[in-house]
Amino acid sequence: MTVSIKAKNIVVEFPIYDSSHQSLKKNILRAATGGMISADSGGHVKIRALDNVSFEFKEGDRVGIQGHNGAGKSTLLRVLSGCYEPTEGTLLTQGRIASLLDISVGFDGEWTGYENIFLRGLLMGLTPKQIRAKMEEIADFSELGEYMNMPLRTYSSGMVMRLAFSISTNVDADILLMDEWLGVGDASFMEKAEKRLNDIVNKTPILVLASHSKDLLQKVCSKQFRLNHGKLEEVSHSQDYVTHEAS
Ligand SMILES: Nc1ncnc2c1ncn2[C@@H]1O[C@H](COP(=O)(O)OP(=O)(O)OP(=O)(O)O)[C@@H](O)[C@H]1O
Repeated sequence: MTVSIKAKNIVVEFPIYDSSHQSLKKNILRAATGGMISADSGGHVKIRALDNVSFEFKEGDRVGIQGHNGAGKSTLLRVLSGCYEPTEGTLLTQGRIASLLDISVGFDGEWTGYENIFLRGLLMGLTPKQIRAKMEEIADFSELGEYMNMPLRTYSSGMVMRLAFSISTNVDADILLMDEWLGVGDASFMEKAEKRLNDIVNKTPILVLASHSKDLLQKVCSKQFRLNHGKLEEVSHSQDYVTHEAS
């Protein structure tokens, strides 16, 4: 199987039900940040977060996405992860997707660390047998020891992050989606987390990483794109990173 992502004319719009603005009637408004805000003749407001986005990513691509606040980076990654459906356009992905977005969302505070590994594993599409096979390795990596048998509500936020990171980075995926480079845990955990991230980034056929850091994108990515009010454009290698303010 060839790993790939093909997107054609993708649009994502969010209808805003609790806002109507007379001055917006039939107008499209481009705010300094964020996607385009528009209103139909009835004054119903919507935000266009992605505006006719097309691209093709293939095996070996290390894709960096830059863009101002509200440019559509997280929306794009959520569409790729299957979390959002495009309002228009087509998206074809081939390969197993792992997303390191919102990694601590979806845990249950009443459940133990082990039970949460199970829950998260199922959500990530693993079978119970596959989860059991990975259980001890995940627990060991988190270094949570006896806490693995305690309910998650007894954990500090750093401990929850350790567990979330240990689970999310323990899947073999073909496509890895990341919203910023993850920094988790205290100094000693951070060091091994960084090493693990580097390992998966190197071995995953397609990486899509959104970041505000020019240095990080230059270091990690082979191609760069910029989102500007929901529109995607490729940044050529010779082009310098241009911030929204400067563009
Ligand atoms: N659930 C939602 N409901 C309504 N509007 C949304 C929603 N999620 C995102 N938006 C809007 O879509 C646009 C793109 O947001 P998105 O979070 O994708 O931007 P971003 O590039 O990731 O921004 P940042 O760098 O600030 O994290 C923004 O205008 C935002 O207001």
